[in-house]
Amino acid sequence: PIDPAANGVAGAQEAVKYYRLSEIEEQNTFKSTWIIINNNVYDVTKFLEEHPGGEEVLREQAGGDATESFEDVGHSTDAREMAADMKIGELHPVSWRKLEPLSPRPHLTSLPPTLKWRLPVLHSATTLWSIMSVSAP
Ligand code: HEM
Repeated sequence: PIDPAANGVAGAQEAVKYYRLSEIEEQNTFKSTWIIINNNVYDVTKFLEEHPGGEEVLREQAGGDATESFEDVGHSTDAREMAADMKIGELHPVSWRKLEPLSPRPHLTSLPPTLKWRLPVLHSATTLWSIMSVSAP
């Protein structure tokens, strides 16, 4: 059979594989250790023992998002290239917001309810002033 990828035919690269967070979370064992960095999914199973920072730190992040700790260390370009070789796919966009809760919008939540629902129709300082004077007790 003809394998287009083996011939280096343009456009024959495999499509990106997307993983849901739930699938990644299961890969936290000695047999299979995956981590997420910047929405990319890495299989670090075979890398654990070679990692200069030790295998423990990788295990701690297994099955989850290691972006912050990875960036905190200030990994070298070399380290980033090594990571690229271990990339197996990307976090499916539906799982992105599960990683970090959507931040609340304090400027809206701190407003009185009467103002909140009127916000979309606010146009000028004059309008704002008239609404505020009407809502004042
Ligand atoms: C695929 C992912 C990773 C790769 C390929 C990788 C690779 C490396 C490499 C090559 C170094 C040597 C220093 C450098 O070149 O920057 C290093 C150091 C280190 N890594 Fe990672 N790393 C990965 C993920 C992580 C994660 C997720 C953590 C933290 C949870 C971590 C923690 C550390 C620490 C603490 C050091 C410092 C060791 C020292 O300076 O003594 N690494 N890593």
